Amino acid sequence: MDGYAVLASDVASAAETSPVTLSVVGDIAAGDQGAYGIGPGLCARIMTGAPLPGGADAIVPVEWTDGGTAKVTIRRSATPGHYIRRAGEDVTAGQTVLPAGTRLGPAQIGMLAAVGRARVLVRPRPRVAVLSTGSELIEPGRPVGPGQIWDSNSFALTAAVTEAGGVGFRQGTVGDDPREVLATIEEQLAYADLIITSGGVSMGARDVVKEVLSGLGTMRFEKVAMRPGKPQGFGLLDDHVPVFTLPGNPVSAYVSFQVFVRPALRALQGLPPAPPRTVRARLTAPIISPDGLRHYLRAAVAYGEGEPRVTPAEGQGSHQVFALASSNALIVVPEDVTERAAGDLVDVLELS
Ligand SMILES: Nc1nc2c(c(=O)[nH]1)N[C@H]1C(S)=C(S)[C@@H](COP(=O)(O)OP(=O)(O)OC[C@H]3O[C@@H](n4cnc5c(N)ncnc54)[C@H](O)[C@@H]3O)O[C@H]1N2
Ligand code: MOO
Ligand SMILES: [Mg+2]
Repeated sequence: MDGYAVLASDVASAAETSPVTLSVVGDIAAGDQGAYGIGPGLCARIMTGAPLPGGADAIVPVEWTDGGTAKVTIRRSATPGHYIRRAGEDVTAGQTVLPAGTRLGPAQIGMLAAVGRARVLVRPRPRVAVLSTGSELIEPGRPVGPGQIWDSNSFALTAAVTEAGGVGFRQGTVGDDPREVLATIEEQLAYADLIITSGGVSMGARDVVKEVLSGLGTMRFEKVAMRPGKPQGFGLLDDHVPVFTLPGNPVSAYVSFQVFVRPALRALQGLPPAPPRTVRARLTAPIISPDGLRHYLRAAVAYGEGEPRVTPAEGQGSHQVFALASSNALIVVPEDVTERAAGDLVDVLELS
């Protein structure tokens, strides 16, 4: 506190009706090196953050005084230790301030600086190569010709990697050509901690990702009981680089990232599994859902007074990027549920 450093015993009797007057020996500002010592009947004017003068054991805030500079009159008592912060009240010498495995957020970075640590050993962010496959894909910014569409997955997934704590390296697009896919993947095996591909994992005659990757490691390609995101692949390439092969449909790829890749990126950062990000919300409109599949419906959740309310987006096709971009959440409908009415409570997974 800005005020006066005193001997508590000098001001023990101070009150509005019986003020105590002390001589002020000088000023102590924050950054001063504690030039003064005080004794009975004396005090020093002191500023918040300044070192305590020898002899003093309490601070009287300036508001309790007449603010005098040569002599000061004090109208309230203070007990020993009053408004004094002692070294070691926050952390003590030798104390572990951050256990290994702690994610360094703003408060933790402040903690390190507060104990004077200019350098610490950290686990690097995982480097993630993101590759779109598909001969129909071209880069945004170029004109689309017949049969072509702009690649959106590599952009969305690279941004999702950043959001999940990784460093995304967008590899752009490769055609549905085994040699092209193989060359890009083999190159990335040297650099990447994780590889994400999209497209080319379903049943098409040109879905080449499966055949190419199967030769490079322990891959599994499965149909997962979810919508969107049914065709999935995962494995270790070259015995050490995990790869997720996400389905090509843009909404399928994004939902698959949230469900499978995001937790993997946490693990690669040495973080424990995240607590579930689901909330219970009341439906504003009915929904239907396929039997036997876990359904992730794109939706907008709104918070106001009372329970959160959730509105399913128009356009639940796995190609409908607009509905995804207008959503902030996914309604998670369990495998055995085929419909829900307006007013029902459902689980909602918030998207950041
Ligand atoms: N006979 C079957 N056909 C399909 C099945 C099935 O079970 N049997 N599953 C369908 C489902 S569900 C999905 S999801 C897709 C996934 O297929 P692929 O992973 O092989 O993806 P592609 O065929 O390469 O592409 C699907 C679709 O998405 C478009 N796409 C792909 N990449 C991008 C991108 N980077 N940016 C924008 N759009 C992209 C692509 O043009 C296709 O339209 O398979 C179904 N078929
Ligand atoms: O799984 Mo596909 O992702 O439903 O469109
Ligand atoms: Mg396909």
